[in-house]
Amino acid sequence: MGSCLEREINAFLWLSLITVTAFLLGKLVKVFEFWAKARAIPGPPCPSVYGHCHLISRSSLTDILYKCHEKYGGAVRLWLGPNQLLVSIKDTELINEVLTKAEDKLPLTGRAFRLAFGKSSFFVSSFDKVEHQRKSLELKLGGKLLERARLLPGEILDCIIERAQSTMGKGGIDCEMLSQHLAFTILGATIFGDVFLTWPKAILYEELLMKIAKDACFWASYGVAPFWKQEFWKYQDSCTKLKSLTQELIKECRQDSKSEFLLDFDSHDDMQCEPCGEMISLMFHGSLTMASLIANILTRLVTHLDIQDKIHSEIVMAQKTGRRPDQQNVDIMPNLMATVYESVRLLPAGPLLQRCSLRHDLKLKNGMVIPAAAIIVVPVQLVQTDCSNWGNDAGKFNPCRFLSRTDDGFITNQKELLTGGNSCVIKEPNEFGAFLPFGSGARACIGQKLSVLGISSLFAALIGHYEVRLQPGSESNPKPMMNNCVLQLLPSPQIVFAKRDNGTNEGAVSV
Ligand code: HEM
Repeated sequence: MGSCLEREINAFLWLSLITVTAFLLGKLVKVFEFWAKARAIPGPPCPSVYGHCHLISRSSLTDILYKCHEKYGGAVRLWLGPNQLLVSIKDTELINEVLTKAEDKLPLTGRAFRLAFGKSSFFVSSFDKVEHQRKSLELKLGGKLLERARLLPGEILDCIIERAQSTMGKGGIDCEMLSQHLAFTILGATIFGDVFLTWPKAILYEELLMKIAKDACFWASYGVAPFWKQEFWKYQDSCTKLKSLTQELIKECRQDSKSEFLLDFDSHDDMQCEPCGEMISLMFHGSLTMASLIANILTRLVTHLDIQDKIHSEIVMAQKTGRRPDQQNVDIMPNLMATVYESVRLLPAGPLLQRCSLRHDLKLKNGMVIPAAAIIVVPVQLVQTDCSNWGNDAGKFNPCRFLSRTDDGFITNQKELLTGGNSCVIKEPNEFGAFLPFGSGARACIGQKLSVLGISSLFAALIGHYEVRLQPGSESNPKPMMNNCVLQLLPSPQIVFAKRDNGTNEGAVSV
């Protein structure tokens, strides 16, 4: 009886051992397969079991990628660990193909949004889960919302100016702070309607959003939420406060029934999720990226006064010839639009676009295979300042590259007709293969049109009313740096506004 039991235990132990060994062997085979596929991609040899992680911790990833691309060409691999591979693509033809075929995002981004704001379907990793929501959001952000983006800036300017006046002293205004208020207010009013402009808790909302932006990526980088850390609970507390403020705001909007975006959300049968997480996610991503671009444009305009003057003349002309006096006619302001595109070319919101293919290997036309689950990045900051894509002045601020001239004065299209004889027309920026500030392909930004139109209209109103100058003594040669999850030009310059009065100035007045 005893030996029978012994035999059964032995058999069980053997079976368990065989199962575990088979499982581990399976894993090992997969790692070898992964290595074999990755070997065909050019890149530096792996220095240790930790790959190039030590390099990345010492210098910026963009600098490392720059050197690797110089040496190994348009597609480069870097090992981050035994089964963690990063593939960087800098060749514009390959970028196009990769961004179309690699439909998933890295799980980290989705985790950061979920941890902070709860369930949101717009920034999840898997394309299958986001595809449907992308289409319906695209529809919502088009149409009436775009019209609203054109109409808002006049009201918003007054609102921000009042706020800046009450909080600032006599010195200049901090460009970063002002851009943040502007972005936050434009987007808030576009999404939530006019209720947002008079909402007394808007300042608190903005403060909380910025507080969360400072820490979001850090806390999401933990595989398991670090519930043993006190700071983590403080972060969670801010997130909970933001959620309840958003719910309060949504309730007010529903009572007011004037937010078309929200009403549209409510009426959609297929949107069964509570809009709170979705709204905060959009506010978070949209206001941080828009703030970065507004600050970037302001900084360029105060350091390139000739371009500011050109834009002002264009605005004055558009006021005379524009078809809609109630709107900023940005369609007939090619210099302004070119300035927006050139600013976002030189300083995109993030240094890298990131993708992955969670389930399948990615087979490219040139025969290269990127194994499933590899981290794929496009170093957008490098691509957008590369001389081979943009010419020898790639690093210089030159909005003219987005303009085309018709020297013979022949009117070539409707836009030129609208400029009333101005021989400049704006080129379609997305036709430049190396223009990627809003990404491209399967997961491209859905808010591109809305933000370009909203920001251009804002600057049409701003430059129409004010001359913007650097505060004397604030000349500090700012450099691109990561701040609050986005790239910004830091240190942020101090600026002053001089009110224009029918083309003349009344002297520098800080708003
Ligand atoms: C200047 C402003 C903005 C910039 C520079 C920007 C940039 C980007 C970039 C680079 C991506 C990733 C694209 C890719 O991987 O190919 C993205 C994704 C996204 N953007 Fe924006 N964005 C801006 C404003 C907005 C606004 C205002 C909204 C909406 C209100 C918005 C909604 C989204 C959404 C929903 C995604 C995720 C798409 C997906 O994962 O499928 N963006 N944005």
